[in-house]
Amino acid sequence: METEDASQSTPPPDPSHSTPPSDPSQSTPPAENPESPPARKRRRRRKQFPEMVPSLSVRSLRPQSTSRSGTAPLYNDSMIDELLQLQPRPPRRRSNAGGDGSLSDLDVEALVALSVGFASDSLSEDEILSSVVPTLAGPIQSNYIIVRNHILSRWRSTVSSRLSESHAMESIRSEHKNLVSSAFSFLSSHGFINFGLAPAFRLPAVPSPPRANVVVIGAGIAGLAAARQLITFGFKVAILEARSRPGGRVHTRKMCSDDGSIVAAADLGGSVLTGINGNPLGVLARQLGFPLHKVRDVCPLYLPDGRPVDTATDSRVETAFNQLLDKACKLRESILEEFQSVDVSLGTALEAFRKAHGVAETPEERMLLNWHLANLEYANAALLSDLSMAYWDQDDPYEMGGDHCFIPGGNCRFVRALAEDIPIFYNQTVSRIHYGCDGVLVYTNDQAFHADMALCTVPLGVLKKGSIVFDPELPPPKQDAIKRLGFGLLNKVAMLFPHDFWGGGIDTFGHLTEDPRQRGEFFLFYSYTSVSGGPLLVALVAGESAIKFENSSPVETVERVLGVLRGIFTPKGIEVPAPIQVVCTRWGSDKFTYGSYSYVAIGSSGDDYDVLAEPVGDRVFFAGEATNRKYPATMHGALLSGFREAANISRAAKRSSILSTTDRVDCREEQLDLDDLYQNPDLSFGSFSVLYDPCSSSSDSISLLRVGIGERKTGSGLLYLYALISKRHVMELHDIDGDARRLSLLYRNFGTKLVGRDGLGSLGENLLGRIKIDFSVS
Ligand SMILES: Cc1cc2nc3c(=O)[nH]c(=O)nc-3n(C[C@H](O)[C@H](O)[C@H](O)COP(=O)(O)OP(=O)(O)OC[C@H]3O[C@@H](n4cnc5c(N)ncnc54)[C@H](O)[C@@H]3O)c2cc1C
Repeated sequence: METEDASQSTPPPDPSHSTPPSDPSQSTPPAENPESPPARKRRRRRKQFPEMVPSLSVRSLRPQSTSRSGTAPLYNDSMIDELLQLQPRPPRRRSNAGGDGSLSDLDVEALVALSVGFASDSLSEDEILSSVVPTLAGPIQSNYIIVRNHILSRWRSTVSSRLSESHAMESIRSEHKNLVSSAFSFLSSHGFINFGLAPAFRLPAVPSPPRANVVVIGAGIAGLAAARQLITFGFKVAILEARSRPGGRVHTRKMCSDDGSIVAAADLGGSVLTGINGNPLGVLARQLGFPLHKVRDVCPLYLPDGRPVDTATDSRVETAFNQLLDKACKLRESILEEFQSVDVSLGTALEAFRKAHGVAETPEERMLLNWHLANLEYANAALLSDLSMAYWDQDDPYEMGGDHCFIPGGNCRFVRALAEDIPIFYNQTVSRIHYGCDGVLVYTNDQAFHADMALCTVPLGVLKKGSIVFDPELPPPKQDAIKRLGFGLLNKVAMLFPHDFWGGGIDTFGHLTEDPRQRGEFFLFYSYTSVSGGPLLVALVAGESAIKFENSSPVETVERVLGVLRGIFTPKGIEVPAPIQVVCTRWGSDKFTYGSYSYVAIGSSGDDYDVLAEPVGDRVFFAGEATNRKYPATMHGALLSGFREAANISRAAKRSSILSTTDRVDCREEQLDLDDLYQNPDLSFGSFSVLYDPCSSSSDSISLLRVGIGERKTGSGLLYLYALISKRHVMELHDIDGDARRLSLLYRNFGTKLVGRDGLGSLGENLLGRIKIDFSVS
């Protein structure tokens, strides 16, 4: 068994892994409890939209669905976006109302717009910034909204084809031509239409010269989405990625038996498409022809002794849990009204109400309540004691409607498709971003990259840790937001078994524990049998348990999780085999994320997401899930943030007329003379001058030494010779007197020979490149 992105591993698995795989069609029937409890996996407490929300666009929680059938439903095109089913095809003249009470075309199109995050009666902030209408409010704005909704719906009905402006015009009266142009341009540039991975959206060749050069830091979903859009817009782009793979927190791991007969794809990070209506990942799935598997509602819960939870108790406690959340919600409304900015933890509020109302007093009820609390900690990747009561669910109004779905084969399928044809430099850990009016210099472990702009998509955990130095420092409000916003933890244990002993008819089952401090440990199991290609179970570890899990031994973990599974299945006469392969995640110790996803911590609010998203000086831009106020902590939120920043970069490039300053996003193109560089050396003594490596302050870093050999000796002006030596050696040379003694130390003690300009080799040329860029930017 293995830990992901960590070095621990354990002895080979049990010999029982040679058991042949079971035929899924003959697998053990669904674990008992025929009267499965109602849908319970509330991702978060959900507020209603203030206006016109059809029930079909309101969604529940992370692992939720509406299907109660025992068979695995696969999505097809017609099921993907239920709203669109209501829309008559082909598009025809706008009708204002269905006389029979049915929805009119306009209503349906408004709902489609709502499902992708537009308000029904006002412009979005980005639309206002883009000046889509000459005057705000009034009839022009209303007409614009109708036109925008129509274009959006039209493209959403045929997402694999490119919609042209003239096609968009077809069903709009010609007097609104300007509005069509405006809406079409806004929707295209902001990634609402004509985006994705269908052949029609293949990447174009970058024009020469490009509009500008952009270095994107991080090849997660946000970075990949932004890079694709930017290339489409005519920018030259390079992605610098610290890992040796793309995808970041979306990571599908292939698990298999030694003989390769049992194989499964395990999503160790982002897994569920949470709400498919309006979801841009649903659009990509449609374009790529990926089927979607709807996560089924059936989720039996088991007591520690393996008995199923009594259905009546189950629904009673679930109702009580929701009432506690309602009370916390009312309390915060009155607190916010009165004091504006007072905040406490959601955990404190819930516990106070629980005590006051005598909720969950029997041991079984208490365990059930703790299970719901663990589920809430999972959804937020946070301890309830850290979550802001005031704003923890600030994103609820924007939740994507529709079912929650898996992609059979795992989300790496999206990553692979998104990364295709994008220039990505792997194993490039960015340590410093230097920016100024001439552009940006992005330093990695061994190179420096010069570009017009940089887009930073690293996780909030990396920003919190200060792994990247910004030079000059980020503005104080941004630094404060980085500190305030929470970045929490969720871990997983992925287990490949010889066969599916839990039954293929369910996607989830839960386990209750007596110890409240362990409530998050293996509280929920996801069965991936129907989508991963093999008998795969993934156990979730949330809350306090997720933190402890970072340091627990994998062997012990496997024993504990098998103990839980045996507790559930052995009393039913079902033998739990030893797993073939186990992978444990350690997202908290992973130095390229330091956690799982963002949450609103006490004292923070939705505003902090916006502050994190703000660009700095039209040079450094920010994307990633933690910059998306409406859809944080999700894969689609990351994707949309990438689209958003591509649009912002494009707008900024236009605004400040930033033109491409270098033909390649690479330092080696700089055309500076060595004499220019040595006019201001970092150190000079006698005939020696030194230029340090601008990317490193270590005393072992290599410097470029130049020694001037006097006119007297050569008889024809100064001759310069060069050497690459460590900074430490530079200091030793500096500390002794006289050039002759220095040269002797150099040759005899350091064994360094002076060479001509052409003899510096690739190490020297790389160093020179970094120095030149630093020189040109500062
Ligand atoms: C365990 C877990 C479960 C989840 N479950 C779900 C789910 O079911 N549904 C859902 O929608 N979302 C889920 N998420 C959240 C979702 O995966 C993320 O929101 C999304 O993938 C974030 O994408 P991103 O591009 O913002 O960041 P990332 O994917 O983290 O990409 C950032 C990239 O930057 C790179 N990087 C970091 N530091 C540096 C550096 N110094 N230099 C260069 N590169 C660097 C990283 O290696 C990474 O590739 C889950 C996440 C986790 C961890």
